[in-house]
Amino acid sequence: MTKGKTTTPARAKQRKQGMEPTVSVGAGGEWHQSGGSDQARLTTNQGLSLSDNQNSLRANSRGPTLLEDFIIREKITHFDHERIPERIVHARGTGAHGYFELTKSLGKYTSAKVLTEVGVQTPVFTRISTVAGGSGSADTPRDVRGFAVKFYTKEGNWDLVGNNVPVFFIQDAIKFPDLVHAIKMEPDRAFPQAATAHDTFWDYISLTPESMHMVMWIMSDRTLPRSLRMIEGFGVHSFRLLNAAGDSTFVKFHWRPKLGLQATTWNETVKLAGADPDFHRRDMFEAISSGAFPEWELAVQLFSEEDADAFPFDHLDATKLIPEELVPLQVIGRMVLNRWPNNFFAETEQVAFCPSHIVPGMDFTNDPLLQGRLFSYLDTQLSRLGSPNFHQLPINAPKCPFANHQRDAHMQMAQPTGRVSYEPNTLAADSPREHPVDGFHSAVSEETGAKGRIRPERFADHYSQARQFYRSQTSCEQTHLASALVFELSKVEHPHIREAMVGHLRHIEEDLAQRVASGLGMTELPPAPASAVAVQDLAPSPALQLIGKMKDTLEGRTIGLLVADGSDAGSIEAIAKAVLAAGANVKRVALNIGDVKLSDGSHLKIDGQLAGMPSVLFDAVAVILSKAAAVMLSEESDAMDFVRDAFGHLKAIGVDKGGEFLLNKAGIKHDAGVMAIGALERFIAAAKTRQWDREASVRTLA
Ligand code: HEM
Repeated sequence: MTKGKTTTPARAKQRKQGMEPTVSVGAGGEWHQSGGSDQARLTTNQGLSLSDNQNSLRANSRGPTLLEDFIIREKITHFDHERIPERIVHARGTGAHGYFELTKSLGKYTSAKVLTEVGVQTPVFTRISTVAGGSGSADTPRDVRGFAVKFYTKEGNWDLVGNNVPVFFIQDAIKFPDLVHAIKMEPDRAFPQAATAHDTFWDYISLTPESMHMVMWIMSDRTLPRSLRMIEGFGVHSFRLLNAAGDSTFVKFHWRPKLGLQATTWNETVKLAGADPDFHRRDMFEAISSGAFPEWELAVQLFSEEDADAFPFDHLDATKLIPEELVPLQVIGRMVLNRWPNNFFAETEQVAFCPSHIVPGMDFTNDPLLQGRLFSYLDTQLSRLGSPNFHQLPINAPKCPFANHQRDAHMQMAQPTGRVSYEPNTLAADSPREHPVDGFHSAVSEETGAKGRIRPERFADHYSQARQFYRSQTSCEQTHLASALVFELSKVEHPHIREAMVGHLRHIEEDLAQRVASGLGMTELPPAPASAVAVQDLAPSPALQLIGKMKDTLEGRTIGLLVADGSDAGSIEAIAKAVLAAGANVKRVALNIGDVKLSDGSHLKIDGQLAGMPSVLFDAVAVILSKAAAVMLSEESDAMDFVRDAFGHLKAIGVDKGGEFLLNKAGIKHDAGVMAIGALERFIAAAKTRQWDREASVRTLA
């Protein structure tokens, strides 16, 4: 029996080529698809053509399945082993291919070709991740974002394995397993998933004063990104650049997004996790698929040993940053992500980044966190990917020639020939050899002093840069930070942990401590712990703000239009045209999916149903409704949520008369961010940013 023909392009092509599968019905009513003689065959892994992929081999039609059935055993065995261990941290990630193009040579400082050959495009694979959650967790928890870039250079792979925050929680890698155990879900109850708002995290942090600078960053809106295309990336540690003469210069790497920074509000983030758990991954997929390629500038901070000695902190301490005002950034290139992976598992899941992957002309520093990382990644990848040959996977293999005498082991894909698998040798003329001049060299350095488990005294200042960060924020950002701390600590069950944290905040800013304490219902401020050194008043650094780095653009943003039968066709067309011209996308939302019939009788295709496409998915909204539709929607709680959330999340709202009726029904008062849709220019300008002035009218601030 042949079933009905459908008209998808793939089916039409198959039909044209005479390859449309025949569908037949088996004895038990099950459907079988079988191909003609030209059709690719379904086989076992040994190439055996299958006659039936729907029934296992049974002793009789209702009898037991036979052990003899090697076909079901092969298929299910493979399936049983499909999952590999997920990354212990950064399990949830989104990756894409692209290129890095150097625009300014660092030839004075390094011999690395990737940093000296201006105009050359080096292929890259970039993976952006959350840290705490499992691979199936939502994209939008409050969390640091990993920002890992693999450059496939002519001289070997260079991995810049950074985060979207320029500092880290701890100064020494020996603390990392404890930190991660404290962040992850608690071991006796297996929750909370992907969240720092719980006792074990804050217990550990309250006992780790060196984390206080990082605490300021993670409690800021930097950890609530609107899009992965709108975050910065930082290499965090100082690395070294080495020129041909062997001279060494310190370097810090920064990625800066072309679209500027943008964040969501906390309440929006909470709702986004339900509305679209894949919000960031989908955004990246859609941007790349539509040709709006995500782009970042690569910038460096360069400084000498003498410069470093004069800094009021130690640059080997990963809890410190070098303010841009102290060492300005130099832009040296750009990265464009222009190709989505062919297969998520093969590429995004199996990619293995490692901070120890550097190329000639670069070297590490003695940062004790970096030194530990140099060991950890290869070690974990041996267990995650199951064999020391994972460098042969296409996503991990260098794109330049590579050869050595390492042999065999699980999943060896290469077939080296000949007798010689050692070096030096006289028996193989074409054997790979050392290259003393342009091969990899470490920086020459002398190490003196007493061996021991000793933290440098210069690492002892744990609060000054935290204070500098807090004081550098706009008052609105300071408020968000204080509210985040109140939220997080309110989830902590043990009062002594809350008190310990507020005690630390007193060293950062008394006012912050006071705001958080009253938000937590404390009647008096707990004592501050002893600080190892006096806290300094460092000059504020406006570059640390997120708001200061937002761009006045609608590029990469999405505007939602709430419409219904009878909506004004002219208004919808005008707004869609203006929004598209400004570089944003438009999505049309109505009560039901399908079409709506507009005022002029034309039909408008709808992108999403109201219940499945709430306003949290948009950067600004317009509500264009006939009076009758507005009356009908004012009875719909999803429509009320649509406008109330857009208002509460500080978004620009454009309305016609029907839209205004709906807003009134929702109890929304007009402010500068709510305007008649006729004022298109004003709407477009307002849609580029959040309506910060509205915030005090919509929530009680910490
Ligand atoms: C500056 C501090 C750090 C940064 C910026 C950082 C960044 C990252 C990033 C971006 C990833 C995800 C890579 C990917 O997308 O596959 C990652 C994974 C990982 N990190 Fe870190 N990390 C830091 C500190 C550490 C430390 C101190 C350790 C251990 C001593 C560590 C161990 C790991 C491990 C085991 C993974 C999983 C790797 C894998 O399975 O492929 N990290 N880190």
